[in-house]
Amino acid sequence: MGCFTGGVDHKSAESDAVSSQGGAVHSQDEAVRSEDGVVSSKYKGPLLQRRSQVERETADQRLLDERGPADWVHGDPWRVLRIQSEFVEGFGALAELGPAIAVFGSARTKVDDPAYALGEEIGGRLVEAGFAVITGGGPGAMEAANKGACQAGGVSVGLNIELPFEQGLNSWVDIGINFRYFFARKTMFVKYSQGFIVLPGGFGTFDELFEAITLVQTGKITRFPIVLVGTSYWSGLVDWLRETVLADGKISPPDLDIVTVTDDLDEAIALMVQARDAS
Ligand SMILES: C/C(=C\CNc1ncnc2c1ncn2[C@@H]1O[C@H](COP(=O)(O)O)[C@@H](O)[C@H]1O)CO
Repeated sequence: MGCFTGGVDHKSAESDAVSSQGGAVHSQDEAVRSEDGVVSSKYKGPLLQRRSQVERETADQRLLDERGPADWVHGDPWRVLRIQSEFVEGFGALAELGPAIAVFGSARTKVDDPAYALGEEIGGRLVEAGFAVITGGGPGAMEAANKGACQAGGVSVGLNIELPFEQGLNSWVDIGINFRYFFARKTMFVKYSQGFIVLPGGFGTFDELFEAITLVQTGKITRFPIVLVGTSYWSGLVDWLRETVLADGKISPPDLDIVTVTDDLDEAIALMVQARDAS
C-alpha cells in the first residue's frame, strides 16, 4: 500500500485483477474488494487505480457533500447554462401556442389613459380574430392588452423581465415566463408572434419596435406586420424617419413601408389576419 503502481494499461490491469481474485475476470469499472470489503483496485474507464490511488468517494457524494467556494455560479460558463435554460423554458412553454400577436407599449400607461382602453380593446379583438396575445407581462399598456385578451377568453401571455426594482407579472397573464436576459425574451416575442402592435411607449417600446423593424428590413423575418397605433403619438417619429433618416440616405424608401401608423383598430387587426392567412 502507499506506492503508485497504477496506469493506463487494460491488459496488465486485467490480469492483475484475475490474480488478486483467484481467477475471476473483472470487466472495466469493476472494483476488486478484499475480504473485509475494502476496494484495493478499481477501473475507471481506461484508468486503473490501486491501493491508495483508489478513489473512495462516489460522484453523488462529491455532489452532495461539496462545500467549496460558490463564486463559480457567477462565471460565464455557468451563465451560458442559465441562458440556455431560458431558451429551453421559453420554447417549451410557447411551442404549442398557435397564432399570436405581441402588443407593446409603455409600462407607465395609467388605467385612465385612453391608451389603456385601446390596449384592452386590442387584446380582446385579437382574441376574437383567433390570436393569442403576448406582452411583456408588466404594468400599463402590457396589462391592458393582457386584460383584454383574458376577458375575451383568449390566451394571455406575459414574457416578464427581471428588473432591478421589484415588479411581477400582471394578474391578467395566464401563461407567464420570467426572463433574466433581455435577448432570450426578445427571441420569444419574435419567434412566437406573427406581428406586432405597438401602443405609445418609451425606450423599452422603441427597443422592441426597432428590433422588429431591423429584422424585417434585413429579411430575417417575413410577412410580419408592425402597426403603430396612435397617429398623434407616432407621427413625429415617422416624420423624422422620412425627413431626416430617409433624406440623409440612412434608410431606403421601402423601409418606411415596414410600419403602418393608424388609429383604426379594424385596419390593425386586418393586417395581422392577412399576414397569418398568407403564411
Ligand atoms: C416602469 C415600471 C415597470 C417596468 N416593468 C416592465 N415589465 C415588463 N416589461 C417591461 C417593463 N418595462 C419595460 N418593459 C418592456 O419594454 C416595453 C415598455 O417600455 P417603456 O419604456 O415603458 O415603453 C414593454 O413593451 C416591455 O416589453 C414601473 O411602472
